[in-house]
Amino acid sequence: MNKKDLKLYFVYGSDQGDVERSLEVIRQALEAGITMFQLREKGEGALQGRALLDFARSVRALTLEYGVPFIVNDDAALAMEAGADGLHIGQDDIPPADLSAWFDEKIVGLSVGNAHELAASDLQEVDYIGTGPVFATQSKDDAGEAIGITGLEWMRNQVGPLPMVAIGGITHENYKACLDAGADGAAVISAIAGAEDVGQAVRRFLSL
Ligand SMILES: Cc1ncc(COP(=O)(O)OP(=O)(O)O)c(N)n1
Ligand SMILES: Cc1ncsc1CCOP(=O)(O)O
Ligand SMILES: [Mg+2]
Repeated sequence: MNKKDLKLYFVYGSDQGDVERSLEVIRQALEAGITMFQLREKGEGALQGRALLDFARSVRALTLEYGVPFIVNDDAALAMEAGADGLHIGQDDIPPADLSAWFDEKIVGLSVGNAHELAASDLQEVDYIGTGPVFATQSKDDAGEAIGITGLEWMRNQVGPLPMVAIGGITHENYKACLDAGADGAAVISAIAGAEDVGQAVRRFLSL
């Protein structure tokens, strides 16, 4: 993968199952220039089964239209069925080494937030790491303690040139500090999805 793809990585789901609204949000974010997209279908109202696959395929079509890599969170089978460009997994998800051969040519991202998780991770198997939560977040109940900018800097020193994206509480105010700390970009949910004008929120990140 190209580490430039991590510059502004939008992470989003179907927003309480409202597929039409969600596709519109994703289109606006793509139009404004997000560099990577992750489908993260979690929480109340999450789509299941056929409805989830249809949604993922619609997202696949949209991301192809804009030439932006499409990553599925957690669900390897969904990533394959939707023809995604890759999969993001956490420490409690399927281990990267257990993924099927289909993923050999795909992008595999792993959450690595601290020294303990780093020690437990085989980084040979992954294309990038998602590091955080850098700051407090409302978007993940079990995100754990924020590592701050110093935690991000520490991780950069540990992993050398491996592509690394900052995640958790990233806003327009702290995005630049994450880049300065060595992140190749930021993965963002609420500062984009919760914005009144999604396109403007994306463009503002990209101007920083
Ligand atoms: C880019 C990126 N980084 C980290 C995560 C978090 O993954 P995980 O720890 O598995 O938690 P869930 O997102 O599955 O709740 C991510 N999704 N994306
Ligand atoms: C999925 C995830 N993993 C660590 S923090 C987080 C949530 C990030 O969301 P937000 O950008 O709204 O803080
Ligand atoms: Mg996960």
